[in-house]
Amino acid sequence: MWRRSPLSRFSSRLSLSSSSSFPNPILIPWSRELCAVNNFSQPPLSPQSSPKPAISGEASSIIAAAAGLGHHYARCYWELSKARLSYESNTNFNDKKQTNSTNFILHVVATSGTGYILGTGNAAVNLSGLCYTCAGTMMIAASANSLNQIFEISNDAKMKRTMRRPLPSGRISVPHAGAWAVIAGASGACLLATKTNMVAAGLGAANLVLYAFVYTPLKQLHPVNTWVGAVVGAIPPLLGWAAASGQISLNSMILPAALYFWQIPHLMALAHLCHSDYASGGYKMLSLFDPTGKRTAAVALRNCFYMVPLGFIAYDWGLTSSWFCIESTLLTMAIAATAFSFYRHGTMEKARKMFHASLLFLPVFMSGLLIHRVYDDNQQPVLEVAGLSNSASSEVIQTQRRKKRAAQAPVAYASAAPFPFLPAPSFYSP
Ligand SMILES: CC(C)=CCC/C(C)=C/CC/C(C)=C/COP(=O)(O)OP(=O)(O)O
Repeated sequence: MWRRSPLSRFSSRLSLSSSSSFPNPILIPWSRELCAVNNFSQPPLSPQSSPKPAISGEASSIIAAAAGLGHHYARCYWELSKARLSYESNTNFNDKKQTNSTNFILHVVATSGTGYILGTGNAAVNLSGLCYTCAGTMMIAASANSLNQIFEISNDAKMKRTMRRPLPSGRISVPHAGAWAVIAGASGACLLATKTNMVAAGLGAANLVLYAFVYTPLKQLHPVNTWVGAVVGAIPPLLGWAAASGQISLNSMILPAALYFWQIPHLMALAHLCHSDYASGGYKMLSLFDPTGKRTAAVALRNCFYMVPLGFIAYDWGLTSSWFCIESTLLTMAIAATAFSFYRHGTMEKARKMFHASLLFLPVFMSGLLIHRVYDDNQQPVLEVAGLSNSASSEVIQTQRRKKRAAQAPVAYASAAPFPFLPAPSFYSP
């Protein structure tokens, strides 16, 4: 078996098809990469197909081969971008393997889009701005993920979860993957710089560097990598906010903070479920130094609790209505319960439950933020006349809330004390 590029195979197929109507695919030198192309373009080569005039047979071969090539590389780019993040682990039942996956890049884009909408403040969401932000984030994240896979070929080849990725399986060459990463990253950064602003583009570029050049090597050096990875995952909503408002304010930190804390139980569960795989890959995850899972679960549980105040902060800082406090508190208590159960029992089953809870947590949390975000149509003209920016609007709401609360009798706080997420009752009429 020797390796040739799909393009050379493409040309060899052309020469074969011009000499014979039914080239025998076995004569073509295959590599794994080429097999993928051939599988896709097999039908036109089948000896069962009816004989056609030479010229049309040639044309259909060219089209089929080009389509096969396009499909093959589109799939490689898709996988290099980590469009799907999957883990495989033993279930407790009959030692069967179970594969779970999540649409990773869509998750990154969703967090950035949510950040954009929140950063829009009181103004109507600029749909083209939102699309540019999502597209730019997606391209930079695709580039970061491709670079991560280029740097981890030998590690990925040793792990069941990752050995079928395009680089370790030999479906794409390193220079080709590198070119894809450079083009995707540069296009994404240019898109953000030209269509949104330099703050967003700078955050995207800095995050790419943090992920590919700091987090990726750190995975093989020290368990602290998980915390650095959590920072990487927290940046996209900040990028989205900056793309919408042109700045980073304290308010813009709420969703990134949630993402940071959320990633710890998410990544801890993944590291525990795949600990033997991570060990074979040569990665230094906390779970490898914690066979009982107690420390891993404790870290996850602690970070779930850190998320509890976020709903109240979002309300207090004028980002959402008080409903979000209730939802966010219930949600964080639910994920904390799965972390506590993992802490108590330390089983794979409980770790998997925590992982699934973490998958559910984020979309529900972000939907809650969007549904209950404070959006006051009447306030907009006032803000515009006053020359205030969109992100300044939530600061105005926050100041108004503080003034209102300061005018309330102390008893109002006492009555609300057991339920800090509920707004304090008012004892005066304006
Ligand atoms: C805008 C921009 C640059 C966004 C980047 C978003 C991004 C790539 C977040 C990654 C978060 C993270 C630590 C994932 C795990 O990677 P891993 O390397 O541990 O996963 P693996 O084991 O599956 O390779």
